[in-house]
Amino acid sequence: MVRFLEAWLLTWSCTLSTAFFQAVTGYQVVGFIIPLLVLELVSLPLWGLYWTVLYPSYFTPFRNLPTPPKRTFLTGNRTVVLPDYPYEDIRSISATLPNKGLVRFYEPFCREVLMVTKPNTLKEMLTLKAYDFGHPRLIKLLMKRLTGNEFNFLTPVGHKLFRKNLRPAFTNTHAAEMVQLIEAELKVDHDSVIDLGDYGNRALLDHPNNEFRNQFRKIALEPNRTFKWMQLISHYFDLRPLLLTFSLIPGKKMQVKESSEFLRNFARKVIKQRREKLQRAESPDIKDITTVALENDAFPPDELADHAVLFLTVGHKSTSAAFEWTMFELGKRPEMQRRLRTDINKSLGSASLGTVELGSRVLETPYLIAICSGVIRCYPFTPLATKIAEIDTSLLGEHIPKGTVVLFSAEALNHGQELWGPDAHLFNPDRWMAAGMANSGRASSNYAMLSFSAGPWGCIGEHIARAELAHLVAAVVQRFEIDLVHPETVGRSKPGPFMRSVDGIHVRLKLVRSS
Ligand code: HEM
Repeated sequence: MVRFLEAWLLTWSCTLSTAFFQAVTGYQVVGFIIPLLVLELVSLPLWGLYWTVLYPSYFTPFRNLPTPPKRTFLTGNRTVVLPDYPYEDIRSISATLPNKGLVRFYEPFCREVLMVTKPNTLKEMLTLKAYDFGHPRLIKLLMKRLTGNEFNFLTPVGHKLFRKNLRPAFTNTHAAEMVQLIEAELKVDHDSVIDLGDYGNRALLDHPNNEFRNQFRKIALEPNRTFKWMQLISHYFDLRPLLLTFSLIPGKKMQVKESSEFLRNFARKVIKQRREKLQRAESPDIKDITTVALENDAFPPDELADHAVLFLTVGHKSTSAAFEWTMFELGKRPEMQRRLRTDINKSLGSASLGTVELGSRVLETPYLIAICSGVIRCYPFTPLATKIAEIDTSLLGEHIPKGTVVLFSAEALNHGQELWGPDAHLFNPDRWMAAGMANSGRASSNYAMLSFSAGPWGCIGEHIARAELAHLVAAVVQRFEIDLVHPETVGRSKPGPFMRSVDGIHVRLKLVRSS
């Protein structure tokens, strides 16, 4: 389909330029312009007919899979042509189309994709055949640019090693600093409105080196509209020559390269210092991911520097977004805030998170952990994941040729009534409070909550993300009453690759307990 469109456009441009040359100069260049024009005018409708009617009905290898009934050439089975997926379209396909775990549907211009909708197929794709499915080419390219490494560079053995090493690498230093930041602001003006995204970012990325923060900001920008359209177009055309041309133009693209190089060099220096300290048998000031990985001799220092940049880029915005959504849910419910504050005080006693490290006691505060789990379920940072079949493979006994696009939607699965019951749409932390339900939240499958994905390529930072979130939330709720500004609109999430609030989440914080 793509090749045809490319060849068709090429023929058109050749014909038009030749005709233009002939009209301007009067020279008779070729005699076959008219037949070519006729051929082009006839071939596109035929091509459209083939891809919109004949292929989906008779020629696709997936013709036995359920597909939504209504589609148009322009929008496919979506309701609009947008570079971002409207979540509602995906949710309605998942919920209303009878299927056994695999459906097919059509994106704009009749691009065929498959979507996995049930735990049995998810298990097959994400766990049993995890290495048959990889990341899209554009994501690989982007991650390579940011980190100097392939996105899925970690081996299964490496993943397990990382998981083992990440959890003890956690400290609560950032949460303490965040509380200090907010208090400093409140001292200036008690009525000030606080942008929680900004505080989450500052707390999670706090580093004494300002240049580090500045350079990080340049690469951690959310994808803009141009990027999103490029992503959509990249499904139909090979954009690599265009990207290469852009990368030669000085400006934004070079900035990204320079910033990621700066971060890698920075990481190398930090790793070198930590390594020297460890060799001198001095105990490190902070037990962070890098130190713990070095202590375990898990990775060569240069590889570790690439990993460090990867952690920063993928881990920071996601945790900061989860923190914002938690403040949004709590901000709407003063009663829930009070119950949580009582639970936190019971766990921590008179000690304050802002001054004392209380890692394990925070993680043993049941209502706090339940609230964090509720938020992670209701607001998956990446609502829709795209995988590409790296080899010829199969799902549910259906042949999946190499290159097939297979999606799964954490947003749809996390809210699926089949897995979560009739109140699946509600934010209800008490799901995790019932006896024996602290991990599952009463869901009927291990593949019901996919905010961190699952299987060998699932989020390696899940434990640290949950711990960071719990500390940030505990630090704020222990000290402040949260009052939402514009509660009526603030909960709207914007369609896009990441689940963020359209307007950002702004609050007023009232001090209920000083440090
Ligand atoms: C609430 C916070 C977070 C969420 C919702 C989240 C979610 C995800 C998801 C959905 C993936 C994709 C897995 C796939 O492609 O199948 C992922 C990958 C990853 N995450 Fe997270 N993440 C979070 C925080 C973190 C943190 C704090 C770190 C690091 C300390 C981290 C490190 C990573 C890494 C390294 C990968 C790539 C794994 C691989 O493909 O090898 N994440 N995350």
